[in-house]
Amino acid sequence: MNSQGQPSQGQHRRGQLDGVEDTGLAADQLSDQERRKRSFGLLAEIMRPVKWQFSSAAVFIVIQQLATVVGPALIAWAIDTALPDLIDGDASLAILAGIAYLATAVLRAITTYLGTWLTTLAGQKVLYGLRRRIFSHTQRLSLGFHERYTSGRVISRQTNDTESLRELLQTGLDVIVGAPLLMVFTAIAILSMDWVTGLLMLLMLIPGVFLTRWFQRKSAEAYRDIRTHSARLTVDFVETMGGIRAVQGFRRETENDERFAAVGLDYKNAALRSIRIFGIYQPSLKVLGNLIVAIVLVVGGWRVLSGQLDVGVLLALVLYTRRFFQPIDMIASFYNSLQSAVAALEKIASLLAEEPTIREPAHPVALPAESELGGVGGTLEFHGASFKYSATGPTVLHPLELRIPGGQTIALVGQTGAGKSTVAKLVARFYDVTDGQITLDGVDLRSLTSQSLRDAVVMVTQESYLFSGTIAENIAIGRPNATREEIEAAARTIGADAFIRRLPQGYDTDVQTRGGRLSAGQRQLVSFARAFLADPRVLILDEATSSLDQPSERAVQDGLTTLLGDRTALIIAHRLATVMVADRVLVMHDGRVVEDGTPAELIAAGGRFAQLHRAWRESI
Ligand SMILES: Nc1ncnc2c1ncn2[C@@H]1O[C@H](COP(=O)(O)OP(=O)(O)OP(=O)(O)O)[C@@H](O)[C@H]1O
Repeated sequence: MNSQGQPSQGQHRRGQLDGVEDTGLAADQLSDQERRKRSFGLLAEIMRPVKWQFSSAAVFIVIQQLATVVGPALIAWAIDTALPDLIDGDASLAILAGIAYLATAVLRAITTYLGTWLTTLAGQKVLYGLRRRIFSHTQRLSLGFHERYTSGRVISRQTNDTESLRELLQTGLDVIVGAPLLMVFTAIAILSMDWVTGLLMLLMLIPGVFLTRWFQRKSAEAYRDIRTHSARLTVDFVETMGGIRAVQGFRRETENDERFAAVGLDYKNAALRSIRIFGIYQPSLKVLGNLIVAIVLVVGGWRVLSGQLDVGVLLALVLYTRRFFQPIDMIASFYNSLQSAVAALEKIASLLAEEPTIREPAHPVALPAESELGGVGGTLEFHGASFKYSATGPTVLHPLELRIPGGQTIALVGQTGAGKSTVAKLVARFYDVTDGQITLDGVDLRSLTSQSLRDAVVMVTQESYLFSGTIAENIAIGRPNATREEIEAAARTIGADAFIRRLPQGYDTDVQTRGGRLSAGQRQLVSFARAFLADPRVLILDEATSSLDQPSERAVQDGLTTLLGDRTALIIAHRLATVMVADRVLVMHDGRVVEDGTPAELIAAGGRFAQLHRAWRESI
């Protein structure tokens, strides 16, 4: 949950139920009924492209069950009709019975194969589409979403939840269509052969129903616990490993081990509980099934002796009775898979219902060409721009009036929490201002397409993130259609070329391999080259706080000066050297710009910046 948003009552309740699902998503404000409706809407939508495969599979399943039910009836006929003929020397009916029995077995095999193959094919197709949709939707969601919804949860959606759906899609049709049909066909067969046995069996169904209801209730609770604890395991694991530096840096391994052991134990206990419930249910159902077989055998045997029933029919009845109870077991176990699939579907649907808060403009406006602006683009203007992270949260940026002419280098300074990163995120449009507006070369940022905004404004973050791939590919992210010469030229200009060439495969070194592991300074230079290649009008730079050794520091500083060139730059500055190359310093305090001027002016004025400057100088 967003640190500042207050969860609603409903969210609190659900959060406790699902353990880790208190996501604070806008979509979570719905009632249970609305959420269920939305989930089934999603199910219908993802099934639409494969409805023919599923319908054909259903037809095959119906044929398969019919062929299954015919088996015992054929045996009864063979014993009661064909066998006496055979004893009399006429084998034709016995042969016919054999062929018919074989034919139904083959038909069963073929329809089982086709049904399974079609459902698997359709299920995998649906999952493939859904996985892609979750991925592409999640990466398009605005930064605000990602700051709330942890990566562990996103991974859970992609793994645990799609896996639950796989079970539903792959076995669902068999159980939902196949199992009840088999029961109905079997009941019809029994009743039409001998209504006394049919009645007995239906009577025995009553304790079976009670037993199954008990099992469903108990196992639903156990399964919900299993799901909650398994999601907790994933979230705990992902977050610990994601923050491994902090974990090791602060020696939190033992505490984490203990916490993980506790979460793991909860999971283990929940799993044991569910197995115990199943361990009671399944044998009890078997006993019940066998009891009815025994009763049918005794009652039927007595009726055979009294001439009311043929032997073959009795055998068929015993076979049918045995078979009648099998699907109940299957339906009951499936109920759990269905429950997890429905929960998974709800979570996926709620993620997919989340809309990016940063929307594409309905009527995009193009940025004026730099030539029209006298050659210098990148003028930023704040008109009463203010900002809150959430409707109920505090104002993080108070209405700001500011003009940054194109080409100016601005250093943003101020104590922690003053709002520097927030200003940077607003200019990069990771968030929209709550009030007022920010314009770039006279155009409101909200009127620019995301493509033209990303072309014009580039943010280089502290961690200088490198993606898996080669160094050249990493630089080319700045401009995907850049030629190799342009990539190398950008690295040369920034001063990264020399160290890149010393790497085992030069520009083609994979940054993930041992030889390609880069130092903090080198990573920064690569990200500078990437930004240089992108050649934006406005550059936003969150300067790394970790200090580098002297030669690297110098190389990074030189690279930075080149990168800045004469483009507009907004630097969240942590180093005195950087601040001193800025044309202008903005000092922020509690969400307001409290000082604004050249470094020299501000030092002379003797305010906050002068103090900061003195402290910096003393620390060198
Ligand atoms: N995603 C967020 N949700 C809610 N509040 C936030 C969020 N990010 C920042 N804040 C709050 O906004 C205020 C300004 O934060 P900001 O990150 O802009 O400060 P900063 O000046 O960049 O600090 P630092 O130098 O420590 O990075 C702080 O009070 C912070 O708690």
